Amino acid sequence: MSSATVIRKALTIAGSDSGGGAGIQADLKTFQELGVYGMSAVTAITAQNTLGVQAVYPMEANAVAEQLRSIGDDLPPDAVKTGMLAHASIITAVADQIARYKLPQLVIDPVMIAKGGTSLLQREALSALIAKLIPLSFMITPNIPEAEVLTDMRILSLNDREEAARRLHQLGSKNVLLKGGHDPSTRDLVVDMLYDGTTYRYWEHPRIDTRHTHGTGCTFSAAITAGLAQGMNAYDAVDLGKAFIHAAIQHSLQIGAGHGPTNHFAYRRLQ
Ligand SMILES: Nc1ncnc2c1ncn2[C@@H]1O[C@H](COP(=O)(O)OP(=O)(O)O)[C@@H](O)[C@H]1O
Ligand SMILES: Cc1ncc(COP(=O)(O)OP(=O)(O)O)c(N)n1
Repeated sequence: MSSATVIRKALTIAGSDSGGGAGIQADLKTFQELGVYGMSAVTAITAQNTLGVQAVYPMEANAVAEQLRSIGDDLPPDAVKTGMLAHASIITAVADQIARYKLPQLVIDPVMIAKGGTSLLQREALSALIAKLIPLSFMITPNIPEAEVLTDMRILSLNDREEAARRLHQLGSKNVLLKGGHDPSTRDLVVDMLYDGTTYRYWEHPRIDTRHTHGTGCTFSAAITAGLAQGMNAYDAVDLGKAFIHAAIQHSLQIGAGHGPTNHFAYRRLQ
């Protein structure tokens, strides 16, 4: 690598998954695979494996703020993503530091519940997410259940999705990426939608028949963040994210006795 090579840096603000399939572990693996230098601020420690979440230990808000100050003072990122934020106090600390350091290209993956049903965000924290963090974001990437909670509406059709995307855009996120993994109405397809306040764009892929989908949301939003760190626009970053997550699900790893993780090596090996 020549001394003139520009190193792009991405930051994940998220929880630790001891099993390595989701959370900061998934994010850092994805950044690395996409050629971006990865950094992290840990919001919670989870004891977790492919069978579920066994325990959750949120960090103190000040510990999260200190990690962000260390990064902001010395290693300004080119893009930032949030995952599990656990508590309102952590959300407030994250929003304060993002504003203080003017951290760019914020992608919010509004993680609420793990696949096994464990809550990763206190219900009382929703208002802080909506009032303090979403207005700072470049993109928000909810799945359908998360979008329903944030917009207080049921999403049963593609028309509902467009209405939900408009409501999420009104909350202050410049781009809304509504993921379709949980939508039974599209049957053999997964349909994701990006809304930028003007245009709706869709990605349709065959639904892969697998139960090894642990960490899909984290991995997808991390790949989008890596694309933004490299200077891509929203559409191109989502396009990269779709290629990365599709390969990762198609070649998902059958490790552990439950829902195995996606394959973070797959995209680069297929290039
Ligand atoms: N079975 C599947 N086959 C192909 N793509 C999928 C499948 N499940 C999820 N995806 C894709 O993975 C990404 C994450 O989707 P989703 O499951 O909706 O989010 P989350 O993991 O946050 O619940 C989306 O791009 C979605 O289209
Ligand atoms: C520490 C941690 N953060 C986020 C999640 C949720 O990740 P997600 O990508 O939505 O995957 P599943 O939980 O749905 O498998 C998590 N489990 N742990």
